[in-house]
Amino acid sequence: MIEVNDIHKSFGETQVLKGISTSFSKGKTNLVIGQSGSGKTVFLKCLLGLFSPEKGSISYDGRDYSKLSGDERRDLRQEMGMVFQGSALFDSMTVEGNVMFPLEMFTKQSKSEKQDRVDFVLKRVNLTEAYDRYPSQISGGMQKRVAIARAIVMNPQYLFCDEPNSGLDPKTATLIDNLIQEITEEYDITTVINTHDMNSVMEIGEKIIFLKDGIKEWEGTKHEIFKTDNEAVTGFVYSSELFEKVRQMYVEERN
Ligand SMILES: Nc1ncnc2c1ncn2[C@@H]1O[C@H](COP(=O)(O)OP(=O)(O)OP(=O)(O)O)[C@@H](O)[C@H]1O
Repeated sequence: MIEVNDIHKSFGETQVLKGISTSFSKGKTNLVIGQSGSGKTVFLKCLLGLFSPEKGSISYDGRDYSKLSGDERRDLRQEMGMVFQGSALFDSMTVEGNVMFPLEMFTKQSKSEKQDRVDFVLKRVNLTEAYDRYPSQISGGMQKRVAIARAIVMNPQYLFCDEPNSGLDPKTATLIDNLIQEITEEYDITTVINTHDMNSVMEIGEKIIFLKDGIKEWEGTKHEIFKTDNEAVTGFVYSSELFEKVRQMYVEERN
C-alpha cells in the first residue's frame, strides 16, 4: 500500500501539487486522471522518488520515504517497476536484452537464473516469439508488452505506468489495460497508472483520483464515477458525447 499525506511540490514560484492526500491499495489498479497540466506526471514522479515534495509524506507499506537512508531508498527503488510513456525501450537491444537489462544492472543472479526469469516474464506477457527482435521490428502493442515485462522482471511491489495506452488502437489498448490489471492482481502489486484514456477508466478503474490544478478534486471507483455530480469530474469525463450516452444508459439501467 502507498499512503500519500498532504504532499506539496513547487518549481520556483509555481505551485504544482497543492496538498494531495490519498492511498493506493495492493492488488488494485489505481488510476490518476485529470486535464493536461493538472500535475499527474509530477505526482507520479513524486511516487517514484524522482521529485521530493517540500511538504507532506509518502509511505510505502509503512516506510516513509523522507525518513529512509540512502541505502534504504535505493532498495525501495528496486521494488518499483515503471512503464514509461512511449515504452522507452533500448533500440539497440533485442527484446530479450531489454528485459534482461534490470537483472544485469541490479542483481547478482546466475546466468541461468536470469534467463529463467526473462523466459517467465516474456511468457507471461505472451511474447515468446519475439526474443531476438529489436524494438523497431515489433508493433506498438508488442513494445508495450516488452515494457511491462521489463517493469515486472525484478518482481516489483509497486508498478507505475505513465499513459501506457498512448498511441495504441482501442483494442490493443484494452489488451494492455487488462494485462496490467491481471499482473497487478496475480502478484499483489500496488499499481498506479496515469491516464487520459476514458476506456481505461471504465475498464480497470478500481480506484480513480481526479486531479485539478494540483488538488485532488475527487476520488472513487469506476462505478461511482457514473454517479458523481461533481461538475469538474463530469465535465472532464463526459466531454465526449459517447461517454455521456454510456453514462445515461448506465444510470437508466440502475433505476
Ligand atoms: N521540472 C519542472 N520544472 C518546472 N515546472 C514543471 C516541471 N515539471 C512539470 N512542471 C509544471 O507542472 C505542471 C504540471 O505538469 P505535469 O506534467 O505534471 O502535468 P500532467 O497532468 O502530467 O499533464 P499531461 O497530461 O499533459 O502530461 C505544468 O504546469 C508544468 O509546466
